[in-house]
Amino acid sequence: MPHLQPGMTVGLFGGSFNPPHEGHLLVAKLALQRLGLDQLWWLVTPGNPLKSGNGLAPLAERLAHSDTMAGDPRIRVTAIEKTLGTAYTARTIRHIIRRNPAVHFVWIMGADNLGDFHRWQEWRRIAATVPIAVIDRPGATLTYLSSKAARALDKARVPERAARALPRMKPPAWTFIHGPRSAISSTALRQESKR
Ligand SMILES: Nc1ncnc2c1ncn2[C@@H]1O[C@H](COP(=O)(O)OP(=O)(O)OP(=O)(O)O)[C@@H](O)[C@H]1O
Ligand SMILES: O=C(O)c1ccc[n+]([C@@H]2O[C@H](COP(=O)([O-])O)[C@@H](O)[C@H]2O)c1
Repeated sequence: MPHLQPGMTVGLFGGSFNPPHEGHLLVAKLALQRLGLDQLWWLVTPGNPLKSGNGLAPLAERLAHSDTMAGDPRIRVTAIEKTLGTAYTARTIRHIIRRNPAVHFVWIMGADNLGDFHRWQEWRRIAATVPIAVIDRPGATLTYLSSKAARALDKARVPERAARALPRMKPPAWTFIHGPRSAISSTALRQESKR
């Protein structure tokens, strides 16, 4: 686990990164800037519990590619979930917070993930444990209005202009961040590499 000082603000950006791409980097940089983060941890999952493992590249390969892609000292590429032996975000977050009680963490995800957030294990507990920043993604812009989780957490939504304060807010608290967008996806890259 990367070393932290009390009072720091850290974004937790989980993903399959199969493979990592410019869209991930755009999200990471936007989160660092708009949330005023000291660090952003790129949590490379051993395997998304809701996705089939078919076509999932080995963790070591996804880690190495993510490291090459990140190229910013504030972005730390980690295999924390492999070390913890879990692929469930709720458990990951609980463990990280327990180890670093004086650090302000915020969960980062693309807008498409908000669409099925209500299917994640203990999703309400995640939202009650850590502030969440949802980053816009082409094709998913309206997700935040229509998804089950967004509706359930409607009262906890804070305006985008308050994004900088989000990491220090008491959860549940979440915001939707607009910015430069990229339509790239790992699925498209995998399909391209097969051609
Ligand atoms: N182009 C993008 N714009 C905004 N968010 C993105 C983008 N690509 C990925 N993300 C977000 O990054 C995180 C990790 O995504 P993931 O590694 O699954 O990439 P993906 O391109 O969605 O992959 P796949 O096509 O295999 O589903 C998720 O929170 C996802 O919403
Ligand atoms: O905890 C869960 O139930 C859960 C269900 C689906 C996805 N997630 C997490 O969501 C993050 C994004 O996953 P992905 O595959 O869309 O990149 C990644 O950290 C996954 O572990 C977590």
